Amino acid sequence: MIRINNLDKYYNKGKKSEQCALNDVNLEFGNTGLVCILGESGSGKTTLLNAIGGLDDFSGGSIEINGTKLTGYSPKLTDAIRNEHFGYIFQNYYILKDYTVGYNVKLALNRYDLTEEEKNERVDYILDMLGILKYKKKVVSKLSGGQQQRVSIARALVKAPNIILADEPTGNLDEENTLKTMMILKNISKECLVIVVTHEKRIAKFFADRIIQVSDGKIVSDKVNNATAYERGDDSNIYLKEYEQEIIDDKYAEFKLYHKKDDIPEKIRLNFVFKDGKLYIQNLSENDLVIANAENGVQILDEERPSLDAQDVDNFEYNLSRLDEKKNAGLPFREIWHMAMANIAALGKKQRFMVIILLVSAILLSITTAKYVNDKVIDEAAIVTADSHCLKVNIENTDIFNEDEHMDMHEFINKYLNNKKYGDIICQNTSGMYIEGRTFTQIKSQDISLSDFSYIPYEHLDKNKLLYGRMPEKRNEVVLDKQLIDKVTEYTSAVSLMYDGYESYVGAKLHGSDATVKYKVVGISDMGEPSVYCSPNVILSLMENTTLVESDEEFNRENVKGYKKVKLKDNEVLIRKGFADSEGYKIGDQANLDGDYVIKGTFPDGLGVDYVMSDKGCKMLMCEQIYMDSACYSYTDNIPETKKYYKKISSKYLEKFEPVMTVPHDDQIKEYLEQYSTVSVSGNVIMIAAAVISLIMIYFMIKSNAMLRSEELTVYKMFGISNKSIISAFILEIYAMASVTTLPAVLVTAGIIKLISFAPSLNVGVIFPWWAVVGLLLCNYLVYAIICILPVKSILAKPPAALDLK
Ligand SMILES: Nc1ncnc2c1ncn2[C@@H]1O[C@H](COP(=O)(O)OP(=O)(O)OP(=O)(O)O)[C@@H](O)[C@H]1O
Repeated sequence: MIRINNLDKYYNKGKKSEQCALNDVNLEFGNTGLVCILGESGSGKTTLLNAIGGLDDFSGGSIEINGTKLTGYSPKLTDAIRNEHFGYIFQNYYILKDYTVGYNVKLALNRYDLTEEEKNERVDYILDMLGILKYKKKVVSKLSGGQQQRVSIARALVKAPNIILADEPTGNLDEENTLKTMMILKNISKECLVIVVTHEKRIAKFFADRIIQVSDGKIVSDKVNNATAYERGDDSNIYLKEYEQEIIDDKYAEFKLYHKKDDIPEKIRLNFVFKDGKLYIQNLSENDLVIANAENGVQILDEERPSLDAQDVDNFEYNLSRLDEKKNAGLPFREIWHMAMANIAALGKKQRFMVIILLVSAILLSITTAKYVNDKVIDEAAIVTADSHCLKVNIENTDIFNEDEHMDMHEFINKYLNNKKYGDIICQNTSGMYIEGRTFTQIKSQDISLSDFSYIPYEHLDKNKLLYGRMPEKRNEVVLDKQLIDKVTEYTSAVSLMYDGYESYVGAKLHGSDATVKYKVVGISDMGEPSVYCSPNVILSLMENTTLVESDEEFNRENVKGYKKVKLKDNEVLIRKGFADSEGYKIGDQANLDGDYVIKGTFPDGLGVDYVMSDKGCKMLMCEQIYMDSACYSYTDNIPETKKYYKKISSKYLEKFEPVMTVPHDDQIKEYLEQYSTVSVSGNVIMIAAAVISLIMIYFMIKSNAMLRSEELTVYKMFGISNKSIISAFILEIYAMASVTTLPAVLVTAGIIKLISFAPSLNVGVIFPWWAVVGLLLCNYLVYAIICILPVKSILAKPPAALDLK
């Protein structure tokens, strides 16, 4: 039951071109019957039908459909009513031209709980009734206008809706198919309401139960129609039974002349000439001579002109059961996939344009992301040259020649700086170290320079973080952290190629600027620090830079022949034999060291040290060195705590000197960031501009694609496909395209960036980790989905007529 009250519709309301298409229309329709709406072109028939069917908004009044009252277009409510009650046959067909006839018709059954078999049965039945079953597998665009119109009719009828709205349903059909279609509609109208807009009065007069006349947007007449017999208006054929007959019989010929009773011809004068088996006709009459044949579209039939009466319509066999609606109107994934792929195929040349935009934006976004990540992510290994546990203590404002201060500084250094409770003295590399290149017969041994790192006492090396080799046991044995090896292999000479993997560095020899003193690499650690782990006495020697000392315990571990368990007092030293001889030192002499040390004996050359001292003696020497340098580097597991502690105890010495503490590791990062923050402002602007341009390009590409296909969207929407399925198909479509454009473009660009970064000679050290690449891809896909949803949703929210139903 439809009730229309005071319905008004204005186009371009409030504008100069305002037009009133419906003016105070009041109508009521029952649940069954065939109603024809007649009227001149432009009288408002289509506008009325669109308003009833929820295809367009209206300006005033209300429409009530089976108890639900609408006072305007509301996407959700109108969609629901439309899907539940209506079947449409459009003037312009609105079928998916790139799909098959079968697909188009089956689409209307999507909302119903039917098996594939049941769906096919229904589709076949209705196509057969309309005489287009043989085209079921044909693509619609390959059919004639009339055949396409019948596809549109089949799609409206296949679901047997409550109300069928048909706008000029037979406008493109020949008489035979017009009658067949109208007979189906008439048949259906026994059980449902059929509203037909037509301009063919003969059709309306014969088939309609009620005829409504519209003029200038107003109902001018509304009458019950009593059908009279329908006489076919087929003028082209000649039905002999309608004519009088006269026979002229002769020896050589028999002529039959047919004419209408009151239409007697003038004397017909023809010359017939028979020559060489052929008959030539010369027309001497006034009338034209027309040969009745297929070429002239005229057939002469010896029968009555066919006509149609109510009985014929009643006898017409048509039977398609009504359907129960199912709730879920989504398409199965297979269908969505099919739809997406078909959409891509249908893009044709536009595909190339979209591919180019996706490729260009993927490359732009990859470069800008790489730049962003490079600015934000700090590759500590590349920047930092100091161990993160390193605290630098500078003793400032001091006068080391002042005896008082001397004593206080000694106390501060001995008691607090070098007490192991909070800090442990380490050394920052200054003079450089070299890894000896492995020697091959053909290549002279080369050294690999190792710079910018910390020397850390090996007691701070976690045994579990030893990747290869072992912990140092002797004084000149060291462990290299893999971070240093990475630096060597990445940035320095080709000699690093002589080593093959971390393990091959075990056994390598290190030496300082003085190549005679060698250190042996006994292990490779993974502490994540730029550090070499060694004996504290190596650190002492490196601080002193000349004095090579080891403790008596370390000496005992060397197992020097003839020396057993050497134990020295804190002020006693052993001196290397060769060194003593060259310098003229004798036992009992004062050693040439800072502090009071007496030479107690000698030891053979070849250990890589010049002095052996007690452990405490070594420590005293270390304190003396710190005192001379007025600075040291301290190793601590808790930098803030240690800083606090030093600050507290140093307060008592403040009048004499001031310990100033810095954290080289943090300072290096800070300095890097400061340096970068100025460089990256302009870079950031370019980066944001590139990203925005890419996104705008993609947005407009997707939007224009959706706009161009608004007809297709309208069709899907009109035939009950859920918005979710439509949007999913669009997203899937863009994802499928992205997977052959964005995905490879991002991967290739990232690969090239990484490749360039690996070539030290190019000096382009861009950090673009794989997690950022994956993140970029995920973001791309997410953004595509959002960009896809926006325009498609806005199109779906509009009344279908506002989109494409012109
Ligand atoms: N989208 C539109 N914008 C502006 N005016 C419109 C629009 N659609 C229709 N009109 C106008 O509204 C009036 C009614 O149009 P409508 O299409 O309903 O007429 P009709 O009776 O269906 O005509 P026809 O038989 O030619 O299809 C016409 O004057 C038409 O120009």
